[in-house]
Amino acid sequence: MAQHSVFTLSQVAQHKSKKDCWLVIDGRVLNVTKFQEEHPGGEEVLIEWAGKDATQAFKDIGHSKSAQKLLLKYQVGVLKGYNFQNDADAPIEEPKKKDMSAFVINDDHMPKYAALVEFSLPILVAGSYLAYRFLTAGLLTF
Ligand code: HEM
Repeated sequence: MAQHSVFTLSQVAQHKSKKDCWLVIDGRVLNVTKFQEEHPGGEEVLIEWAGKDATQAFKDIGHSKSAQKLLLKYQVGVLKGYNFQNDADAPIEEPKKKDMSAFVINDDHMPKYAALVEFSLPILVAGSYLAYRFLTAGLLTF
């Protein structure tokens, strides 16, 4: 799990200008200074919420899933004392182990020896053919 700095709300409140704009959403401390101009909802709303907990405002808009994922890109830390209630809310940037296991299970359907057979079968066939040609050529000569 990625390590994050822990900030209090009063520390976040020190970053409330256009040139240094932080806010909190779902316990994540976000530095949105560089995102202001890109924000489809305009920079004004971000400045309005700068230095504050904008969770409710963010949710009220009904931001899309991709907007929610975008939050991770701007995360610089977590809010002190915030209780991440479930895994989905936890500040994790890498895929969860549970998600990964789905891929591992799919791999397990193919036994390891099957991969070896799959690899060596063409070599065996080619080798047998060459041996056959070699032996039959020898027989024809004599
Ligand atoms: C880092 C924080 C934020 C990110 C990454 C973000 C991202 C986005 C994105 C991607 C959209 C386009 C629509 C969508 O995909 O949902 C959007 C629209 C919008 N956002 Fe944000 N947003 C953030 C914070 C906020 C905050 C704090 C407010 C405050 C109210 C806000 C207000 C809006 C509004 C008004 C729209 C336009 C909605 C519309 O046109 O229907 N956003 N935002």
